[in-house]
Amino acid sequence: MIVDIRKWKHVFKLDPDRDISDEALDRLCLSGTDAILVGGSSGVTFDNTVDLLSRIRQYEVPVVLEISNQEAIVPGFDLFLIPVVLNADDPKWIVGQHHEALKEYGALLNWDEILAEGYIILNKEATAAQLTSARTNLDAKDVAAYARMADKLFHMSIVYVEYSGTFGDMELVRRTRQVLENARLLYGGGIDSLEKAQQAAEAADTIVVGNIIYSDLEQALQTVNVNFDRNGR
Ligand SMILES: CC(C)=CCC/C(C)=C/CC/C(C)=C/CC/C(C)=C/CC/C(C)=C/CC/C(C)=C/CC/C(C)=C/COP(=O)(O)OP(=O)(O)O
Ligand SMILES: O=P(O)(O)OC[C@@H](O)CO
Ligand SMILES: [Mg+2]
Repeated sequence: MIVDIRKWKHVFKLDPDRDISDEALDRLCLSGTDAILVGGSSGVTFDNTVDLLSRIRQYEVPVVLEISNQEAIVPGFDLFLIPVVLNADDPKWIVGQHHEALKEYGALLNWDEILAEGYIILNKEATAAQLTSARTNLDAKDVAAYARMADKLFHMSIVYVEYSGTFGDMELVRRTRQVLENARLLYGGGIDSLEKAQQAAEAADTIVVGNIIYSDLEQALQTVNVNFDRNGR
């Protein structure tokens, strides 16, 4: 399946390390979301990723792996997203893990199904921020510079403003999107209602809904009803 991320407005992110019932998965996969992203920053293994992939594969919705560790690289997804944490203090999360993975898989890859994501992690409490020692104390100018780096210098397809676990500063997200010419701006973090989904949709190109799936499925499903016509892109 060819996945066109430029059409994505809403995606759900499912964590292989967390339990989800068949009924909940059915409702998420049939919700009208543009894709299911599979990923998490801890506890993701080959086995729990294969298990989740095979369950989602019963549906037509595109299913995309966001690779977070080398042990959990599973073939068979429609697309692979490779996070590059631009504001990581530890180079392991900018190029180190990637270098190791490419030593192993480099000659085998179909590059048409792989996209880099320039991550900017802004919630210092998030597992991903702690794992990568992200420098989260950034102002809008700092974030815009990372966004331009991803878009214009490295030609990455995605800039991902990540506030995982908390709802972020939508003015900063809006200003970040304004500096992008080609990359798509994904926003994720703390979207737990249709109202917050709407605010995020007015600032970003694509919104990512994660944790609320596991605590309040009805609210999570409501976020699919977001109206994107108002963001003018
Ligand atoms: C088998 C085959 C040939 C298939 C193709 C495989 C393929 C595409 C290989 C590519 C090679 C390559 C370059 C791989 C990269 C390898 C790698 C491990 C890169 C490091 C990625 C990285 C920087 C991870 C850091 C953590 C991170 C940013 C994760 C992203 C996801 C995320 C933030 C989830 C949120 O997590 P969550 O747990 O929900 O957070 P909270 O607890 O705060 O809610
Ligand atoms: O889990 P939440 O806070 O919804 O964030 C979504 C996603 O950006 C996590 O990587
Ligand atoms: Mg999560």
